Amino acid sequence: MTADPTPQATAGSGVPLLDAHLVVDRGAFRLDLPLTINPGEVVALLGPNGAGKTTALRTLAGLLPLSAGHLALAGREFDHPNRRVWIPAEQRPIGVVFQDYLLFPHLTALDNVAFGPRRHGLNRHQARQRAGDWLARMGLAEHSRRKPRQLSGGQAQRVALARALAVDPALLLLDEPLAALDARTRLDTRAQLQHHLAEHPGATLLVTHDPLDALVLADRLVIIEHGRVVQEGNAATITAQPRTDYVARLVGLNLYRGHADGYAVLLTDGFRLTTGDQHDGDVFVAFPPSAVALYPDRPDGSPRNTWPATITGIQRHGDNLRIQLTGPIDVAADIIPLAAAHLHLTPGQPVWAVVKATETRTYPAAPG
Ligand SMILES: Nc1ncnc2c1ncn2[C@@H]1O[C@H](COP(=O)(O)OP(=O)(O)OP(=O)(O)O)[C@@H](O)[C@H]1O
Repeated sequence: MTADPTPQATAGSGVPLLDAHLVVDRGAFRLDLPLTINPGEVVALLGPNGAGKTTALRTLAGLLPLSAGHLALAGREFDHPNRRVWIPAEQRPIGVVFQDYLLFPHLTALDNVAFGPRRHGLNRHQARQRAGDWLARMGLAEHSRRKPRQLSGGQAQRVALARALAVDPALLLLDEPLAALDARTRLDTRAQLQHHLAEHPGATLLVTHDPLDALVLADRLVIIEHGRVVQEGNAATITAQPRTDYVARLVGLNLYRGHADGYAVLLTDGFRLTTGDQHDGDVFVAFPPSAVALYPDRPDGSPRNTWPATITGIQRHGDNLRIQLTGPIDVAADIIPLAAAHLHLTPGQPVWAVVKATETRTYPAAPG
C-alpha cells in the first residue's frame, strides 16, 4: 500500500505531514504559496478566479512540476527542482476528489473504489474487500454493483471519496467537492464529508469557492489572491477581521481602510467614520450589511455616521434584500422586504444611510 499517513516521526510530534513551498511560473503568473498541513488537519484553500488554486492542486497531485520551492509528504520529498527530485502522480500517496467525480463509467462502484488499492499492490480479492469496507462506511453497501450512471450525484460523490480514501492517502485533495450537487444534496453530503474528514488521519486540502464549505469543513483557511497568501487563520479570526475586499465579501462584511485617531477614522477616500472603539494609526473598519439602516430623508438628530447614498443594485439575500449603494463610500445594506417595499427602493434612488458607531469593528491594518 502507500506510505503510512502518520508515521512515527510525524504523528503527534507537531511536524507537518505536508511541508511545501509551491512556486510555479505559468506565463506571467507566479504562484508562491508556502503550505503546511498537520496530520488530521483540514485546510481550505480559497481565492477568486485565477488566484492559483488549481495550479496549487495540480502541483500537489503531481500533474504539474514546481518551478522552485519544495514539496514533502510524511518526511519524503516528492518535488524539489533544486535537487532534481520529481515523483510522478501515480507514485504519490495522494487521493483526489474532483468536482465532477471522474468515476470510470464502465466500472461498478465497487471496482471504481478497488482501482486505487489494486494499483497500490493489493490483489484483486483484497482490493475488492477493502473497497467493500469503504463503501459500507459511506453507507453505500447496497449500491456497490451499480455503475456511476445509476447513482445520484450525492452517491457518486461518496463513491469518489471512498475511492480517494481507500489508498490511505497521506494527503487528500478535494477540488470543489460539492459544487456539482443541488442545494439539498449538498447539505447532506457536506455533513457526511465533515464526518469522514474528522476520521481521516492524513492531511486534507479542500479547494473551494464556497465560504460555507470552508467554514464548516476546515480547521484553517488559507486565502490566496494573485498567487500569494493574503490571509490565513481559523474561521473565527478571518470572519472577525478580514484584510482584503475579497475576504470581506466572502464573509459578508463592509470593509474600509483608513487612519484612526481615537474614535475617528479618516478613510483612504477622505470619508470620516466614527467607530465604537479607539485606535491610533492605520486600521481596517468593518461592519455587517445588517448594521446599515436606510431612510428616505435625512434622519432627525443625525447620528454621526450618516451620509447620502444612491442605490445601484438590489438582490435577494436569504430572507432579506441586499442593497448595494454608492456615495462617499460604497456599502452593502441588508433590509427586510417589508422595509424595502415601504421605502419604494429602486436602483438610482437617493437615500440616507446610517451606521451606529457601536456596530463597527476596528482593528490594526498591520497584521498582528
Ligand atoms: N496552461 C497555462 N498557461 C499559462 N497560464 C496559465 C495556464 N493555466 C492557468 N494559467 C494562469 O494561471 C493563473 C492561475 O490559474 P488557476 O487556474 O490556478 O486559478 P484558480 O484559482 O484555480 O482559478 P478558478 O477559480 O477560476 O479555477 C491564471 O492567471 C491563469 O490564467
